[in-house]
Amino acid sequence: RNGLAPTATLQAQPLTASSWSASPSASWRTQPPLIQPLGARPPRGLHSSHVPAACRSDIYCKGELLHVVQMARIYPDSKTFVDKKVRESPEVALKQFEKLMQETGSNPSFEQVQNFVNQTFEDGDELEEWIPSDWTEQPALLERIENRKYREWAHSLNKLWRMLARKMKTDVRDNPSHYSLIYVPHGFVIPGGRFKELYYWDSYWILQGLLFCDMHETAKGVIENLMHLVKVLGFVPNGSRVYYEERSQPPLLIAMARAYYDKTNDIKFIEDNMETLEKEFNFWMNNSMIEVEKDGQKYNLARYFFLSNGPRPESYREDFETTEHLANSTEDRERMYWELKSGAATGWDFSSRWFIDRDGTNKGELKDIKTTSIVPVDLNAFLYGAASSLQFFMTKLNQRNKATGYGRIANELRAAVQAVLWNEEDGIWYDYDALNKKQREYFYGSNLAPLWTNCYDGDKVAHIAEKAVKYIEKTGLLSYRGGTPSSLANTGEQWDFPNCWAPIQALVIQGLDRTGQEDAMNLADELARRWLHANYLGYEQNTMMFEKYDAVNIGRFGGGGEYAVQEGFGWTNGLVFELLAKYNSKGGPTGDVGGVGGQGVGGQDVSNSLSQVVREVVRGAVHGASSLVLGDDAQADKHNHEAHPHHTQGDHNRSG
Ligand SMILES: OC[C@H]1O[C@H](O[C@H]2O[C@H](CO)[C@@H](O)[C@H](O)[C@H]2O)[C@H](O)[C@@H](O)[C@@H]1O
Repeated sequence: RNGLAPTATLQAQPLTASSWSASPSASWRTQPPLIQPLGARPPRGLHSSHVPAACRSDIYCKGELLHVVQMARIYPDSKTFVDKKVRESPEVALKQFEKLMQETGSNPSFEQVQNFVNQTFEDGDELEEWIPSDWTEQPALLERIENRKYREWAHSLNKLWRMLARKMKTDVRDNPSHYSLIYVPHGFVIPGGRFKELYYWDSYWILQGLLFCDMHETAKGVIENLMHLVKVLGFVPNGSRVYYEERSQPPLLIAMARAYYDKTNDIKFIEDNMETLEKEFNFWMNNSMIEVEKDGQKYNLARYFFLSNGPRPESYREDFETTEHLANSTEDRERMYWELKSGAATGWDFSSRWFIDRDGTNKGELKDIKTTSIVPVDLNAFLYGAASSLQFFMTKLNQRNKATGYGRIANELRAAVQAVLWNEEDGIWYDYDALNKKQREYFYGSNLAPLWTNCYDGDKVAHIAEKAVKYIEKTGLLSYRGGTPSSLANTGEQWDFPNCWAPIQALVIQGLDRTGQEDAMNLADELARRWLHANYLGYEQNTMMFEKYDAVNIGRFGGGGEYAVQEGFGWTNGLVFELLAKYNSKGGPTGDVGGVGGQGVGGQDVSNSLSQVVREVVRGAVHGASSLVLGDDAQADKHNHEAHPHHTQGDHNRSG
């Protein structure tokens, strides 16, 4: 489905690693994983004619109508147009467009395009108001929250589920070509703002929030929707819109099934859906693996590899302009679109994480995007987690051979992550640049993802946890009291400094906590309090929850990127419930919690709640955002366009 399956040339590479062919699923034998040679970029011989458009729709994904409307920029946000419904039919819309082009000599004015859109399209009414039947005013968790302010806040957030819950009208199922929405049968929770459809990896944290608010049926429906998409498309797309259907997002469906099972013990649900869960896992094994050689040994690791032609329809103008310098070469331009789409699939759209400049560094700009050449730590940790959960489910279901097979895959992935991505000197995992054959020694929150899925040798947990705590210390992360920033590179991209996102906080906080080591757990405790405090402050001041926050200005929303910051917000709210469930008995705001840049976490001195080691780490950092400790010189050298200690509002195009 990602544009590779029909391309025989790309399926030709045989398997080399023994265990992949000994995989438990029959489909793997018929569909060998796509192993790219080291170097990783889509092979030069691969022509754009082998690759599909973002989808088949001549309205929403490709063609002149989309080009003319999006380049006219009649809406500030490119996504607005592709979310509209065609009034009569796609055929009528295309005829009207042809007429417009004939009448204007193919050069319509802004007003003419605007009139055409207003006459031919309308705002979709495809989503029904929906109050989940299992929503309750008083989820049990809320009463366990000791701090009054946090308890009241949690009550408000619980009400937000009703604002963000949606169900599709059956007309979307009956007349799919009139909509860009892809029909799903159950109700779901949207992220919020411009994101009025379901999203793949957002759903993981939304689901956790629903489970913690006792909404088990709604949570089950969320998983069923994603599995419905796997049945229809072969994998979970980025989101439930046709323009997302040639790319996915971080693979967390199996993690969602596991979270649901852990809460409900509903093994029947798992058994009934095992085939679909395996299908999703196989999709990644078949389409994302590359071979990486290290110290004479070959390893199979995954990267995001989603090829489809043309700009992202929902960011058409932006992508078209990013690739303007390649206007003389259709092939090079398409290749950059592949990199941009693969970048969107990472969930980190966009970030210096995917930039490889001429010197092989993460400096540069969006034009330097080379996503398909980077082996990401988090993707491989997620796939390890998926293989481990499939092993767990197969064991529960008494499917011993399959359990053994998935166990073997998990072990291979873990060994590959350790061999290729682990850096003993820095004590952390780094993304790998397959183009320059080296680790990318930069801080990204995703560097800690293996802690979140236990993707390391359990015997070494004490060593790894100690290293992780030290890594956080020497990287200077404790300077940022508004949350752990995505990166230390201040590029203006939304997944870079100073923005903090809920999923990254989850990987770091829960990853540290899951090691079970005291210092790491204390640090997790501290970071959890900071994040809750920042979210709380933001809510107190704006009565809103945001998709991203500012690491430096506690509680302020983030900025940068290609669209304005959104409020809602599904995964932010979901993680708040997860953290409140674990860290509910202590802390929370007391009295006046202070404003942006105000007093320490929970209205108390940060250091009060920390163990000796963490206390020392923090002591160097809590002097405030104006005296940041960025770690040792060597570290600073690595981040030569890193976070600026005197970051100001003007650094990013934010408005609040
Ligand atoms: O329209 C631009 C991009 O928007 C989405 O990405 C961002 O929002 C998603 C929903 O919260 C989130 O999953 C993603 O991590 C964010 O970067 C969309 O997913 C992209 O594909 C799209 O190009």
